[in-house]
Amino acid sequence: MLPSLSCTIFAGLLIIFISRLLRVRRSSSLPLPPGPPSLPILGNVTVMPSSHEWLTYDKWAKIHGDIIRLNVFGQSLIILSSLETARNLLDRQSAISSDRPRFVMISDLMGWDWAVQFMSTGHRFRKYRRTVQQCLQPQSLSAYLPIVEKGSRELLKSLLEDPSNFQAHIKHHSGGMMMSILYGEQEGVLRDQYVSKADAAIDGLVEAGNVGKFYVDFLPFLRYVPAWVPGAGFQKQARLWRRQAREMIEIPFENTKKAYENGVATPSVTETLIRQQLLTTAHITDPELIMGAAGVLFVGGGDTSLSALDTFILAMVLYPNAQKRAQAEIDSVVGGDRLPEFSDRSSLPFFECVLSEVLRWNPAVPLGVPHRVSENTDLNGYQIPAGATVLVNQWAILHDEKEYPEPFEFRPERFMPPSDDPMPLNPREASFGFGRRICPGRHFSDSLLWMIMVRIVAAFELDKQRDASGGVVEVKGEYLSGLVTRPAPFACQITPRLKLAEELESFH
Ligand code: HEM
Repeated sequence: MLPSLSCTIFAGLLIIFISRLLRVRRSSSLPLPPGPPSLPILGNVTVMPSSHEWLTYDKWAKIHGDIIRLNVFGQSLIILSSLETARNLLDRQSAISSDRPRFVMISDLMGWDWAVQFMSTGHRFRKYRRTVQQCLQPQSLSAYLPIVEKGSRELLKSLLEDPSNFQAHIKHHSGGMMMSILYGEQEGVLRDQYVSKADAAIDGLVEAGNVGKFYVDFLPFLRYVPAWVPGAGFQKQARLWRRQAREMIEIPFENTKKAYENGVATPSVTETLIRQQLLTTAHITDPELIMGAAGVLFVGGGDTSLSALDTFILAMVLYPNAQKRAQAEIDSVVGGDRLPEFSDRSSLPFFECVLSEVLRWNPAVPLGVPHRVSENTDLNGYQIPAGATVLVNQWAILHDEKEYPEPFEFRPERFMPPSDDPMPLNPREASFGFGRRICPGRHFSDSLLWMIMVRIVAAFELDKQRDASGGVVEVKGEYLSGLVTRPAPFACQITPRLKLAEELESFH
């Protein structure tokens, strides 16, 4: 790092360290949670994992317990690794544990302050969260299901025509479905343009979301350092990402607004919100709220759904017996010559277990989204200081061998235990977060994922790829690191199951 920025950082660190030390000492007689040994001023910064953090946090939890504290430049980072501690703090004390830490890079510098995921609690948060929830309530969801139904067919058609690029097709079509739900039916070119703008913005978000990547998140005063100061390249980067994020939410909003004014808008989230705002006045009163709500739904739902869908394909390839059993169930109920419909869902209990196991085996958001505690509080005999950031190691909860024997194996039948055995924890209890910030898209996601997954496995055989000499291309099952994780690219052979292929051929 260059000298001028280093001096600023050092001076700032010292002030923060001393003030935090005084504050923590004064706050409670209970001990702080245990954790790995830490250095003065830097705390645990030097041992913080730079990728796949949930694995390291799980190892530390096995040594220090299910509540651990890390010291990051004097700031408390609390990791909860059991459902009980997560519920005790984030559900039962939700009034003081539902805030978000300040995402300086993302919200202040990159301008994502319209995104409810990153908003601090308060009046604005409640207004945005209410709007987002309204878009995802059961009455609204029924309007989206036909889009999911049609989009899943389009995806199957692409898989039939070009199976080797399956990950790209899943990304393209799940993004396209979300765009149609948010902005209405679009011409293919326009929809692709929206998706690629969103991809650019989300790439920036994912990079900035890497905890530890930008010091400005721990040392907020750095946001005042001008871009020309040596070492302050993050300012220039933030400006580029800010422009991309604005394009992602503004362009489709403006087009939908124009379509609405011309009387040609098709039903969508944005069209509904515009209509609601125009009920009482002649002008759209709060365009930022509409843009923010639609943007947040794309960002919240896009990568997470993609992750679960890729995990599903990976599981089907690595566990052919689970795949065969799912296909046998679908064939016996649906008949093998049409695609499953939502109305078949209650007759496919094994497939329900497949979906649950996908959510458990490799959860899309392994560490949840960080919460912030706004007041000093106690948790199971430990002091949790005001201002602490809290992460729930959802991955660890979903890999607890007491609850899920052989947790690394994909075993859907664990959710169909013999009648006198207890049912293991439903993974939905741990994978969608907690308290007032619990994922508002969880019910929609359940329908979306079910429809796409059940149709893929009904229509195709998913196997390991064979190379030119007939040898099997092994699949390692590795995962990429990030706030939202997903399988690293892998090869898969996708071949149509006979009768359904004919139905897909005739779909336009
Ligand atoms: C496999 C699918 C999904 C998973 C695993 C997932 C998981 C999560 C998690 C862990 C959180 C953070 C909760 C917390 O802070 O405690 C969250 C928040 C959120 N999710 Fe989801 N999600 C999924 C799908 C969706 C979908 C489809 C949508 C919308 C269409 C959505 C919209 C949101 C929003 C808006 C938030 C922010 C809530 C807030 O900060 O108040 N999610 N999700």
